[in-house]
Amino acid sequence: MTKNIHLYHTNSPPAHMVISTTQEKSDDFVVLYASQTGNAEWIAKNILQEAKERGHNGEVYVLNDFEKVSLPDLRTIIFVTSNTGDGDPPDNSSKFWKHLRRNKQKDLFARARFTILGLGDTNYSNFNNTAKKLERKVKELGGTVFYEKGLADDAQGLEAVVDPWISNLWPKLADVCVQHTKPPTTAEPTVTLVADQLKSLSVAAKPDPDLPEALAKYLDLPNFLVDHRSDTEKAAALAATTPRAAKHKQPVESAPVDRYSRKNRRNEIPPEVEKYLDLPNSLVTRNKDAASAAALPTGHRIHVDTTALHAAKELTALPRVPGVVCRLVHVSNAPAPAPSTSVPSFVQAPSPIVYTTIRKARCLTTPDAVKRTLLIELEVPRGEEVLFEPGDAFGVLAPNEEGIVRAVVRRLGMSEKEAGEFVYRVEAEMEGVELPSHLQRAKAVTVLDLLRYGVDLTTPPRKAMLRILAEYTSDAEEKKLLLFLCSKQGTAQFIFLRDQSPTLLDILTTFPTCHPPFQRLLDTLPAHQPRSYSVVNSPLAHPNSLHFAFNVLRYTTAAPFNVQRQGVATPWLDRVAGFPSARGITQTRAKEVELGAKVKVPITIRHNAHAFVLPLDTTKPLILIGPGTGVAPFIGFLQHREHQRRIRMSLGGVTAFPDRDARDGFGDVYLFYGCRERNKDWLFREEMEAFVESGVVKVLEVVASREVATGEEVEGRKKEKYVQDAIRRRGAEVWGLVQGKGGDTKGMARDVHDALTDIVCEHGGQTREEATKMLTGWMERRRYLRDLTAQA
Ligand SMILES: Cc1cc2nc3c(=O)[nH]c(=O)nc-3n(C[C@H](O)[C@H](O)[C@H](O)COP(=O)(O)O)c2cc1C
Repeated sequence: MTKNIHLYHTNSPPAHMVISTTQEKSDDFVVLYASQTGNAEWIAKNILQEAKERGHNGEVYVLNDFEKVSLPDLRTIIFVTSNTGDGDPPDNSSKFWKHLRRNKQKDLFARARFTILGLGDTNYSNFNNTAKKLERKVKELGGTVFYEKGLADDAQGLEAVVDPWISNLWPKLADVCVQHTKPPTTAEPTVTLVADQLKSLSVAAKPDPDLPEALAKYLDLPNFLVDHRSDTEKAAALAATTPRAAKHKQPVESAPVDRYSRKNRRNEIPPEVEKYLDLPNSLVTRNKDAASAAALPTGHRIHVDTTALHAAKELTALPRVPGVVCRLVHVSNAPAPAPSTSVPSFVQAPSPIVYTTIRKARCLTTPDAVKRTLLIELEVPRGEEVLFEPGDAFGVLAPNEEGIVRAVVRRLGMSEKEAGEFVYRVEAEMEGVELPSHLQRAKAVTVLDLLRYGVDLTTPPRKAMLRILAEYTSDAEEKKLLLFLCSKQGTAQFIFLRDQSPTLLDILTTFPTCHPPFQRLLDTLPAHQPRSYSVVNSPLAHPNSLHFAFNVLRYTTAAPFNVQRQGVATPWLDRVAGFPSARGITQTRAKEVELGAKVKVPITIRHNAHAFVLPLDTTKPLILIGPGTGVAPFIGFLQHREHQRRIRMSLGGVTAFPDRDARDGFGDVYLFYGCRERNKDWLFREEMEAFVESGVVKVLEVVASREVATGEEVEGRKKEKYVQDAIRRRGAEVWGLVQGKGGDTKGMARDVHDALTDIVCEHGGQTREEATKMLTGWMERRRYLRDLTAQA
């Protein structure tokens, strides 16, 4: 890295490069972003918005739109990029990276001063690789850093780095880029707290049968906000806080609630009246809509330790309230077409959406296994072609859970008609403001479809969302708590929130006087994402279908919260596959079920841009290591190899020794697989055993972590618990394969050599030593030739 910089500075720069090294300020700047799931896009657009408020002129572009600017003329650049795959750049920057690879202009960024904000995750080994690579590349091409890069970590919460990085960006940006208007002299956003208001946050210790035992101990602590209400009380509170549409509601400071005012009258039947429903003369009869509404989920109240709030005199470092971006324009009252199984047209996918049918489902685990793993076979309709190879993945476009969608609608005070029938257009509130890319095609949508397919309802909210919600919260204590969560003083509690995985509905349930307009939520809710799965099958084996395996994501959050949570796509797939209990399958490991399903599964193919593919050279040995569902793509690899062997054998050139020929043509395969208990969750057991039987896999190592107690020994040797233990044991072979010393051809050559030695001993009456010398002499005189090129 240093070498490259040095190079540029020691060479005599051409005239225009001299200009770039002066400290002359640029007139404007650009933000260039690359984002796979929307975080970087959102942050990039917010940086631009705030920079404009601070008097800078600028523009924002996705990196693939780099041609909209002239790269060599850029003077000040702020890059914001995330990662995907294994430290790879997001898809919407692939064109830009290709351009950089082909670029011959060594001084492409010679005029530019730049900085980078990288969004990564330390759970991945290549942490923030893209940002680091980008910095190296831009420096190599002459760019100068004006502000040290920031590397945010999703595992810790992006805000921990992003917020201070952005705060410190402003003076640095002002050094290199002109502020055309004087920014309003805003002090750091601060809220001064009035001490005695805090008292009402304490909770009375009231026994609650629904309260998880682990939480009970917190009841007596004055500063721990615990929801101790029963379900009925929660439902009553929720019903009481579900007014009609809160659209266009202005921020409110504090509004006393008059329960008897016309405004606050409810259509819903309160839970306490439930028992009188349909009784003669009871005045209340069951209404279908009300009954279905009562069944909707109510959300979980989040828990916040308010000790730091009590201790604080003021709340500092609050994020600024994000600017208004989206506007919902009512297009028509005509009922939208009846809901279909198609994904609404505003949803953008990386490749055309194909509607597949579920042909078969199989449960790969036993009912008592820790995880439930399903294998689903999707059939691609006739006439549609899906080209894929082992290692590719595809995205499933599953909707958000309908119950949550409808509960959010109800909580926002919208009627079923408003949400499900009226058609809206999403447009930018102001000229010059760009809609988030996932909403740009929302020209004729219903609110229900936006909630089903447009926005993410399950990811814990960003600080900016809490900040916006605070603006629409009437109760002073609730508002203060929301502000606390996005302040410096509330940092620990904001991080603590992530352990509870709260959804939007949970937040709205926790803050009953918060009534944001729907379009304001659109400003900050992240995009709803297709969920990606690796293809399990080889197209050679099953050309018109896509098989994939997944764990059905249902879990309980960490103690003391113990809240049941579930994923989006896997429970949906589980439900639409309808497997297996409804079919009365009782085998320990469920068999395949032919479904011939009516339900369509919308998918979008994601070709593997990151080279996780089988090597073209089939003689290359493979070491495949895949615990749990991580083994799924390898099943496709092995199916592929199996079919390649069959093809090879059925072609000419395979003579009387097909097995030997197959061995010659294909490198050794070592498969290391880890599960918990072999008889419960050894996924693809039949397939793996068949691969060994047919010779596709030379060595199969299965290690079961729960069958071994830590430190347990067999014959003085520690029993293996994880795949790495087995890999270590086979270290010499693995090393041999990596060094190119292994492989069937070498094995075969050695076997032949040994056989020849045996013949020389037996029939020539020589000792082994003499036989070996003789063979070496034959080789030197080229009487004995070996073609071992396949070993490479
Ligand atoms: C499939 C996937 C792969 C990822 N790979 C990496 C990685 O290799 N290195 C890293 O630092 N972060 C990785 N991340 C983390 C993302 O960079 C991080 O979550 C970021 O906030 C996403 O921002 P975006 O929404 O703008 O794409 C990965 C995330 C996903 C979902």
